[in-house]
Amino acid sequence: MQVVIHAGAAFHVRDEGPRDGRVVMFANSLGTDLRVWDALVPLLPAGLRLVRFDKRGHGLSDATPAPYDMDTLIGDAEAICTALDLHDITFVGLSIGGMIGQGLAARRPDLLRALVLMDTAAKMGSADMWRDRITAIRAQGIAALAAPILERWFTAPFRAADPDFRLWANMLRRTPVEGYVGCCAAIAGADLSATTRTLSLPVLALCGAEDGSSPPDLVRATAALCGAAFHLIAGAGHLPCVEAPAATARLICDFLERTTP
Ligand SMILES: O=C(O)CC1=CCC(=O)O1
Repeated sequence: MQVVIHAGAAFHVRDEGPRDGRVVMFANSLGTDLRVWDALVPLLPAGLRLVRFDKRGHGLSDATPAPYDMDTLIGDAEAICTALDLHDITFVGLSIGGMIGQGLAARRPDLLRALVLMDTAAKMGSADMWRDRITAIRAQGIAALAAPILERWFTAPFRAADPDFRLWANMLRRTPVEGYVGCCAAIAGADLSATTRTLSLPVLALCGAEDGSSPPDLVRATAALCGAAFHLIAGAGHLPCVEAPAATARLICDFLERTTP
């Protein structure tokens, strides 16, 4: 466990693997923390430096008062790169983590070698939809609204039969409200289309075939914007790294190989 302090906030970071290994950095989604990558990480090749972090308001990182904006979340990721002296990064971003990745790639092209966009888009949902969600969460709490969110996160068989489902539901319900609505506000205000279409680094876009939050057509459209290869992952919803880690890892391993100089 490692801590990075940036602009008065403490960020929980996990930095594993050899310091001189190729850097792969992961950014998690709304309502999840860095454990969302637990099943995927052991399936990646040995010798990588694997950096994960809890974004603002999630996991063990500080939940500063909402609202947040996307520039702030991108700045947090950039500060972690600086603190750990990371370069030549392959950034893997899930959902809002993928928005952070798109923003970081545009802001600091010198830092990133390649980008994996997982179940994400340049713009996700409408500002009204996110504002309604913020109002509902503030009024009723996350637990009261968790069921439809979990239906979009996971396929029906996983929700019905996988014992891990209960733990992921707990993770969502225990997300600090400030962190959750803070990130909803950041998504509401973000449209990265103008900068994502200018990206020139290699990009891989992946999407769970049954993603109800960022449906395949939305992810495919962002992939087209930045010339990314697009792959559907069968048997997965919004979190393919949880539901289909082997298939997800295979696609990422192949991309890592193809982006090795
Ligand atoms: O909660 C959801 O609907 C899923 C989601 C949207 C943005 C994100 O990071 O997760």
